[in-house]
Amino acid sequence: MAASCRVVVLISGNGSNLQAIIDACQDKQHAEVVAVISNKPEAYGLIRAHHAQIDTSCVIAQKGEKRADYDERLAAIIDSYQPDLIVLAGFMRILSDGFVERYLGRMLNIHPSLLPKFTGLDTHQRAIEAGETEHGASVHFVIPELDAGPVILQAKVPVYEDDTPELLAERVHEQEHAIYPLVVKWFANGRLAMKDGKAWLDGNAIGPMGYAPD
Ligand SMILES: Nc1nc2c(c(=O)[nH]1)N[C@@H](CN(C=O)c1ccc(C(=O)N[C@@H](CCC(=O)O)C(=O)O)cc1)CN2
Ligand SMILES: NCC(=O)N[C@@H]1O[C@H](COP(=O)([O-])[O-])[C@@H](O)[C@H]1O
Repeated sequence: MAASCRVVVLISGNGSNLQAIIDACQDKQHAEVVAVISNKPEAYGLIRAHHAQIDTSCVIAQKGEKRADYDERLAAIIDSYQPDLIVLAGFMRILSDGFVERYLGRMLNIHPSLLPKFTGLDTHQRAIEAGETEHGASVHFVIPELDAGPVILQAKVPVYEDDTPELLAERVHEQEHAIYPLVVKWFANGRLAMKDGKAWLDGNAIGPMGYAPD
């Protein structure tokens, strides 16, 4: 049996997307989460990894530390696991150009909006304030420009009149937990790649709003 794809997951918080990916990779058939690394020691996702008997590390930014120096330390830990894929799952640090280029084409992120709408932070609040009737999540390859990497797959949810950011976040999370493990499996099975600044699935370029089945 071909060795499964070695996945390192970076987190900063609760880790519900991490949990969805761990659960989907239980059989280690396609992919195996070999390490979980957080920049926050209090991240509950570290507990989730421990329960799943997955190695954990915490890389805490030092006061006044340059972003690139922090990223060097982070990369050294990541590389010690010889990963095929790096998955950002609620990892709340902007990564330096050098770090991103090191993993270009094999680093994914999930963003809580229908990119290119609402890059950055506080997306649910902003979508409600903007009067959006739909919102969602996007899985994309990571490039140096923040939240601008080629979109692979999106999931949409309705926005209701009386929605709060918390209610909307809950609805988006449900969809995130469905699409992120699917994209990880696509990559692990060699179906997904990034080339010429685009995402490709089964040799076909994916459009700007992500994969849309015929
Ligand atoms: N170079 C890149 N780095 C990261 C990307 C990316 O596409 N290119 N995606 C982000 C994930 N992300 C949204 O999906 C995101 C994470 C963090 C921030 C941010 O402003 N972080 C602040 C600190 C915020 C905090 O501590 O609460 C910072 O790093 O100064 C924006 C978007 C992951 N990195
Ligand atoms: N800009 C990055 C960002 O905001 N990512 C978002 O953080 C949450 C992490 O939840 P989780 O820790 O439960 O997976 C997710 O909703 C993800 O889309």
